[in-house]
Amino acid sequence: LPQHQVPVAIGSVSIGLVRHLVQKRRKPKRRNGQSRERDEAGQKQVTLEWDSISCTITTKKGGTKEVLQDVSGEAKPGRLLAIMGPSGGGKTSLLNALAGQVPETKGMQLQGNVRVNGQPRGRAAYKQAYVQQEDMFYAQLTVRETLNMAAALRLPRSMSPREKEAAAEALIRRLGLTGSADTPVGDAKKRGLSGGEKKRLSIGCELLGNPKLLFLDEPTSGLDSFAAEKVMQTLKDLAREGCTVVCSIHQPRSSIFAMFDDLLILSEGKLLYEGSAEASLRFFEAQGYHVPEHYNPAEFIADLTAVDPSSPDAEAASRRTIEKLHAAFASQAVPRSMGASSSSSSGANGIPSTGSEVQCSLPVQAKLLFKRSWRQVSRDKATNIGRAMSNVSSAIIFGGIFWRMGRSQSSVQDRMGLLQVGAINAAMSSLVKCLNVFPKERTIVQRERAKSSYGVAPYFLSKLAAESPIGAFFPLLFASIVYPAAGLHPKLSRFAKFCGILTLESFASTSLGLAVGSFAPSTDAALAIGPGVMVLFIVFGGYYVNAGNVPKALQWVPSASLIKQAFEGLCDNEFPGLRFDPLSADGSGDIVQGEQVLQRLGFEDSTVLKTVRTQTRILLFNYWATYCILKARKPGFQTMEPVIA
Ligand SMILES: Nc1ncnc2c1ncn2[C@@H]1O[C@H](COP(=O)(O)OP(=O)(O)OP(=O)(O)O)[C@@H](O)[C@H]1O
Repeated sequence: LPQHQVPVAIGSVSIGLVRHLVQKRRKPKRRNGQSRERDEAGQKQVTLEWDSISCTITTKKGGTKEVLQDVSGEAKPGRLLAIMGPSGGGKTSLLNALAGQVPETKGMQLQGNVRVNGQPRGRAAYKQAYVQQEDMFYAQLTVRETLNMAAALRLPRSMSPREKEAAAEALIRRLGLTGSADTPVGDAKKRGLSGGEKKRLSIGCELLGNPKLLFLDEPTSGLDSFAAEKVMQTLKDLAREGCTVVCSIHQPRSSIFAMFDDLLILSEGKLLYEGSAEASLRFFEAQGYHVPEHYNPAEFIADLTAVDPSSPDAEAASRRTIEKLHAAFASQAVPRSMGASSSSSSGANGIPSTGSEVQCSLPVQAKLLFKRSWRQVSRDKATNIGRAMSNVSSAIIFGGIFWRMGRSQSSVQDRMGLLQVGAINAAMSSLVKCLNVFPKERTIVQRERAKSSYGVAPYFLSKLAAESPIGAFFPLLFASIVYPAAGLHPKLSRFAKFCGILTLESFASTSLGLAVGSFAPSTDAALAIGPGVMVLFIVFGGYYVNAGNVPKALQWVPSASLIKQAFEGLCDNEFPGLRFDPLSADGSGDIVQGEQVLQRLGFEDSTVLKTVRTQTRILLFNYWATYCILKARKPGFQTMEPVIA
């Protein structure tokens, strides 16, 4: 070394030595598989161990499918464990089993032993979080608003609002989201965050509360290689900070593979390898499978462990390879049996007891959820402009067709036709809008409820309160164009009632959309069921089938038909007091008085008030059904039966 650099070199060596000693002191002291180490914030770290995990599903035809077969392993603090294997190998099933979040499935048997820091999972006090594969957010909220909302709802009551906001801000910085903190999340209609940013936001939402055990299902799926690497770097950093990170991953690029500390390989539910990622290639080499030079080891493993369906011979050969690797690993692995008594999950379905209480009072939940719903509906310009344009164009078309109807005999039929299509238009536009949006929102709500962020009642009431003003605007817009254009009853009070009936019908139709959307398994299913029900309501809407001719067995349909109630109310509002021009001088056989129209339709005993009451009952019934379905649909998890050693 040149003489002037000697002091610098001595300085560097001494700093390195000090660092080395400090790191040595920080190394975990482990006793009987238990980690007693705490991270820099003094929080207890988590060692997760599992053995004999099996999952079998009995099919409807009586056959069985082994999703997981006797899988054992360990995830350690400060290390990133990747669960790899071919598609259908059982990665997500194992991750769910370790997180205690295997969805309840009929005919499924789930067995195994899971311990946290040497304690049965249900008894250990620790915090875990699970980042699902699909990122789901309110599209109109920004990154900052999303994290603030999650912090306000989920962080403990003991923290002040300012502390919660500070926690959200710290996460924004830590996840490298500062540049996009005020960008809305976005959706298919309006672009917002990139895929990688969305994934980091998902991770951020789960990191609130500082979990020490983090599960992630395919965190890089759908991301380009740069975004995937950034996400994995975030996970690696979390692991370095003392978190135990477990993620499933399909086929990572080599730079991501190099980030893994530990690896667990599954194929066909069988364990092919579990241990250090570095040693995995030596294991395959020992079995006679060498990674070619300059080849991505992850791709090599994926090809080696997949069943090749291209031909019967190829399939048989690949299955033999899987069996060979499974047997080879089983023969060299140290048995990891913890015994049933120690592993039985005493918590509900084995899910950790921490974080299972709603943290905010009911009024605070309602206030926060109202704010969120209001932001979502009021900022959704694409949907609102679309709805406004559709209502204006329908009103212009109907206004043009039924332009200034006058009082001729033919105008009687025209009036009935306009009132019927007006009722159908208001109902259909509200229903379709709701069916398009609600099933997705329901999935977000179910996820948040699984984390006990809030109750159904505050969510549902604040949603209704936030959406009502905007929901009322569209039928009013339609009514205020079509009413004067068509020349309906020329009294202001009748116009006001016309607007009221259409608005109430629009709300009733939205409530039907909520009820259908709350039980339909997907948006597509909801869009198939909802309009089908509406067609039935249109047929019995009072115009096509006379109220007096409905068969007895089907008399409940007109009572439930929101179209019929709206049409009847609109007729009760329009016809009384109107006089029509007779064709002949004596007027015989003609409809001269509006009341005669009501008689012909079978509405002679009806009043606007009566139809409003029935419509309100339909609305309340649908709200009640939605509430009950949402409440009943809290996701249930499969119980893991302990395995006796
Ligand atoms: N509830 C269930 N009912 C029926 N079969 C199931 C169920 N859960 C999992 N399986 C089956 O178990 C196997 C493993 O599924 P799993 O989702 O765990 O695989 P994976 O490795 O995560 O696949 P991918 O990489 O494609 O997501 C698959 O064949 C799947 O069809």
